[in-house]
Amino acid sequence: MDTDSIPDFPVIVLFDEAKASERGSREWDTLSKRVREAGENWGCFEVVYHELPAQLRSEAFSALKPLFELPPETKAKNNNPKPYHAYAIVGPYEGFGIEDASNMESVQHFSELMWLSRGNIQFCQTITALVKHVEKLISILETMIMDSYGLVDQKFCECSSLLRVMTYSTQPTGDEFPIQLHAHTDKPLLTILCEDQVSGLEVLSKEGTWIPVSLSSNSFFFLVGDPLMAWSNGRLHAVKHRVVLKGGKERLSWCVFAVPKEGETIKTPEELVDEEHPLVFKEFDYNAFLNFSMSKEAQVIDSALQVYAHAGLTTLKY
Ligand SMILES: O=C(O)CCC(=O)C(=O)O
Ligand SMILES: [Fe+2]
Repeated sequence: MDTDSIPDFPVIVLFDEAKASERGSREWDTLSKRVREAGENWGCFEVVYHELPAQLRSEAFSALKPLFELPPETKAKNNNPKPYHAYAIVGPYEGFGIEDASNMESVQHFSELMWLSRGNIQFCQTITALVKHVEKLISILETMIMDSYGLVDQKFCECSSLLRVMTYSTQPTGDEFPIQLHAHTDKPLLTILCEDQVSGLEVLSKEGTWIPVSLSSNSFFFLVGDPLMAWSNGRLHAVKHRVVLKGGKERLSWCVFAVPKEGETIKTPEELVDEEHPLVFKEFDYNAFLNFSMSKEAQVIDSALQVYAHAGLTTLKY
């Protein structure tokens, strides 16, 4: 396919003008509609967000990089029984998980495991500041989605922020570009992703084309996860994505995942159910779904279909 015919995923700028940040203004409503349409048509978009200072963004990458230099036995201390929360090294992929990453105590606990009792106060301050900004961004996007569906002052569910930081190291050999992270849909509610200059993320369009993503120095990437798709009664699209490195350079990226808290259930609001949109999913406990997605039974099901297998009311899509 020639590059001219590759469709572009949406880019949404928050906020170009002050009026757009005023909830209820015409500009806010226009942006909210764009957020919702991007979520429905693509399940992802690039979001330009100047409120998160460029300096903090680069300080965070500088603070996260040294983690990968630590001895293997230290890295292994980032242990956590919850899926996606622990250190993992699988082929070219290496990643750490920091749970509740806007909370100083939680990040301090992580830093004391990595740097012993000295901890690393600079690291803790940078990471919590970063994740607080990302939580603000998530909250704006959540409010916009709610407003555009007419669900004023509702929330998806109570979430905490899991920060995962990742590197991918395989180099291409000849014309072969090995897949570094296999195609999947995200199991948390939603994801904000950021990369340190080296691109490699690809998203699957509804037409079945893999589209490369390349972020600017003040943009982030929003991805709809399976539970958010289920909450929206299938309106928002849980987009498949993968990582393929083509430039021969190591990639460093982080994701802030909004993870529903223990005991939270995913329930479609009745306003999103009508004759044209019959209910697709029963209400389900988030952790039960997460555990299912890690089970042997789920491993043989395509990632995007696991939520249908777990909570779908019809087998139509599954
Ligand atoms: O590193 C990336 O760009 C993608 C990471 C990702 O998709 C994930 O951790 O779920
Ligand atoms: Fe992902």
